[in-house]
Amino acid sequence: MKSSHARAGWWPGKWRTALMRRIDAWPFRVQIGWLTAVIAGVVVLLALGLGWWALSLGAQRLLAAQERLLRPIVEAALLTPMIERDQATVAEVVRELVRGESIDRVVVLGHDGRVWQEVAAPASPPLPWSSELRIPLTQGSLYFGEVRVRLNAAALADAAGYLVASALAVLGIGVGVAVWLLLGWGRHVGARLARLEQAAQGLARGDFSRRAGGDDLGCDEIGQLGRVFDDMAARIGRTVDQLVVSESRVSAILQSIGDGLVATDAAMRVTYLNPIAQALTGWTEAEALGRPVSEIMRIANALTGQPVDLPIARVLETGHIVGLANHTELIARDGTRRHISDSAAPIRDASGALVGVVMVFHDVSEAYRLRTSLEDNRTRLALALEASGFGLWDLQLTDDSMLLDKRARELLNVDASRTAISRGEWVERMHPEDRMAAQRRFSAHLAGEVPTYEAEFRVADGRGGWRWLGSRGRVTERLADGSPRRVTGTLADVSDRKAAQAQIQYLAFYDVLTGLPNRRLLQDRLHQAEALARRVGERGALIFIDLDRFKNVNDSRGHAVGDQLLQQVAARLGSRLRAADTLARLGGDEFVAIVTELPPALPVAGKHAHEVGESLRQALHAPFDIGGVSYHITASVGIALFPDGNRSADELLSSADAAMYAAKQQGRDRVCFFDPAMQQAATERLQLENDLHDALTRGELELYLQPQVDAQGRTVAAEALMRWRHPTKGLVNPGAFIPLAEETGLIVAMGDWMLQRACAMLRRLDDAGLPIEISVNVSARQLREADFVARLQRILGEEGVFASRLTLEITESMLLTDADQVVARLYALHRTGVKLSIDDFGTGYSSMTYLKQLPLHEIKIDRAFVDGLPDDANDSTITRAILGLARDFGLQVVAEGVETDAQAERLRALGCPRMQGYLFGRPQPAEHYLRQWLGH
Ligand SMILES: Nc1nc2c(ncn2[C@@H]2O[C@H](COP(=O)(O)O[C@H]3[C@@H](O)[C@H](n4cnc5c(=O)[nH]c(N)nc54)O[C@@H]3COP(=O)(O)O)[C@@H](O)[C@H]2O)c(=O)[nH]1
Repeated sequence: MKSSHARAGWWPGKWRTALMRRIDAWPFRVQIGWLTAVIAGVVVLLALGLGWWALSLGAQRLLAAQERLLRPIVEAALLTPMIERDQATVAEVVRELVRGESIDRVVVLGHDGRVWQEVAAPASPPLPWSSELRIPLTQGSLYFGEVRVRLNAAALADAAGYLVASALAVLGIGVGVAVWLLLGWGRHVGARLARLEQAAQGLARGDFSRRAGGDDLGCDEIGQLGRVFDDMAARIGRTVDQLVVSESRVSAILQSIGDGLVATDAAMRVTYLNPIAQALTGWTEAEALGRPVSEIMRIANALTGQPVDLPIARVLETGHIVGLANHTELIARDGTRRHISDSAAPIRDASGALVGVVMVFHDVSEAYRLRTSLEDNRTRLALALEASGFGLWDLQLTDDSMLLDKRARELLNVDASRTAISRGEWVERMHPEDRMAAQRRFSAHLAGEVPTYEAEFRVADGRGGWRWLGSRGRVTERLADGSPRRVTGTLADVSDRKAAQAQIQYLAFYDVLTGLPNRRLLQDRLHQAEALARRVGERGALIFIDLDRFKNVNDSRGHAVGDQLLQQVAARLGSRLRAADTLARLGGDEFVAIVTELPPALPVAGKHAHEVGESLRQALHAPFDIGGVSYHITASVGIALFPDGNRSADELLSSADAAMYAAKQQGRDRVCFFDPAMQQAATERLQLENDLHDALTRGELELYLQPQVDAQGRTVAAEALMRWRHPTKGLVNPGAFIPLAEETGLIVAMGDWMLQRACAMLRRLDDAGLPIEISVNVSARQLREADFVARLQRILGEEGVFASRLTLEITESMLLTDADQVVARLYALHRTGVKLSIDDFGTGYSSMTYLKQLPLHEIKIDRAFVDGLPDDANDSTITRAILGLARDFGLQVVAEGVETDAQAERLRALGCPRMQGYLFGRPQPAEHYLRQWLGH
């Protein structure tokens, strides 16, 4: 401002003095008046000065002209008198000279310097312009004296006087007119300037409607200034209006924005605090205004809790925008801490000078919490990723570069110093056999056909082998047109899983014991072989091999021996087949061979198939050596040829099975071909199995009893026997379904049913006062049930029956498998109070041993020994021996299968205390005997 004022003043720079400044302060009219007076004075003085100078110059020239004129005259007039020393003439001449107006005085000096004559003009006033003319009077070299004449310019002075007087008169009139004009102009200018000033003052006071009235101020500079001023005022008015609108808008924004806003001046004192800032700091704007901002905005590092400086000081220092550091907390007036984020920016005036700082911030506590939690999660994820052994890859499709993390580099066997490989190298590293599939899956994902890229492939493990890697990925970035730009994914070593899968697959399709294909694989191969034979017009044979009495080996020698036998059998059978044929183990002692490429003619194909079947059968004839013990085994072989009409693979298998069954029925160790009758029988067996599943739930099982009598023929006990009243077949004997029930496990539920019904019958007998005991057959499968004893006790308890009234019949063969477990279970049963009976005694292997070891109550002499009585001496001897043995061990004895009086008589004679057989009563429905015993 100072400089602009200086430029506008009259007295620039150093010449400006206090007086000048004072003059500057005078009103324009006064300045004009003074200016006019000074100019007029200067003009008059200059005019006078010039006139005086002109007169002086004229006077000098006049005097010089007089001297030139006078000198010869004086010489001529006075030289002679002087030579003649004629003083009178000299005096006369001198007087004549003085008589002239322009000579004030004449002095004549003799040659000795004495004054001869001196005459002065009377009372002549000294004039400003005069000169003394000295004229020597000489003739040749002779000096006669000197004349001194004092000249003046009186004539000129008079003329000059008139001239000055008239000039002054003209000048005075001119100056007066000029002063009058100047003052008038000054008033005119002053009035217009006053209007300008008033308008400017109005403007300064904020009256933006004030105008100088430029059009009325004329066309000169003041008029132009007025118009410029009016334009400017109008523009300022508009600008101010806009500013007001803008300010109110800004104010509204600042009041309503979600961010806190603090403004300070250059001294870092608060000049503004918006409502959010008030809420966040706890200060009202009125309280905060003028205070140091550091008092209002206290911030600290969230991690250390230590106070930190506001960025405002740095903004003032640098003039740049400064962001808040991360982890910044705002400490409100009441001590509440909130995470804030944002920045401080400089405020500048129109000239660009820094006049303050505005700091905008917002509460990011929630975002901070989320970010912290996100970082935690990311850390956890990284840890989990590390723990999981997953590697990460990130593929930029724009340049096909693939970033790899440390684990991914390890898995791909990439040098640790490299962080990225190309996509081509990634593919190159895959096993050649896996590349195409992996690439296809990748392309499918990029094309959007599958949501995720998933592939498994092998890569070199760096030790000469291959490791299986599983990779999953997904497009994580797309270009504007939606095409994939980036794919991110994981890598994992799935070698173990692959090995496990291979193992599972092996287990799924191969028999673990023999290494042969299992039923599933057999079916698949059979399906293929059948289809192929059909296509090429050949025949094939399905050969079913079932070992005869293998169960006996298993039961008598244990599973370990049985397993070894099966392995050797598998090896022998395999050795008799071609590589193109398949040998499978269905389970247990069942093997199946698929023989292919047989001639199309049925008889010829049959002959070939029979030869193979025979070869297989005979392969087993040589004894097997297991642990130094020789074992002999035979096999029943069934053959079905294919293709056979539309018979499926399953049907072919059941055909071969039926043929094998026929071989069994024909005496075992033989080869049989399938025929439809066999198939019928096999189908029926299958149907029976299905029906048996429903027998219990449909209430088709029935309790039959067969009495046991003492030596006097009195019924003392009865054997409970199961019957199945089949809906279409009628009554089915146990021999037809018990083995099936044992195979399928249904015997467990059926056995429980039998025990429950037998106990219920005992209850009724008790209620009727009939002391008849009941024995129930228990199968090996039932006995192996871990909770069998508990279940039996529960049934006894539910029916309220004394355990001692119940006898459980077990077979010798049960004792040969899992003997320890069975013995323990029998003791547990014994402890419940039930009695234990050995069925079919004498047909087993180690009768003597268990008679000593087991808590037995009774033995039943097998029907096979009773059959031959009374004539067969061996049977008599055996029966007598068994009876003697039982007596020695204190065991009850029941002879079963007694059909004739002779048998009964003989048994009585041998001392058999109890008998059972058709002679005393066939198995009948329990109700039949109950009625009989009750005498109804
Ligand atoms: N686990 C279970 N097994 C049971 C159950 N019910 C029966 N069975 C088993 O079935 C086998 C056959 O029983 P069944 O056809 O009832 O034959 C019994 C009698 O009918 C038959 N018998 C009896 N007396 C004579 C006779 O004078 N001559 C002759 N030919 N047969 C006769 O013997 C069978 C009873 O024998 P046993 O059990 O050895 O005392 C049967 O052997 C049981 O194994 C059951 O509920 N559970």
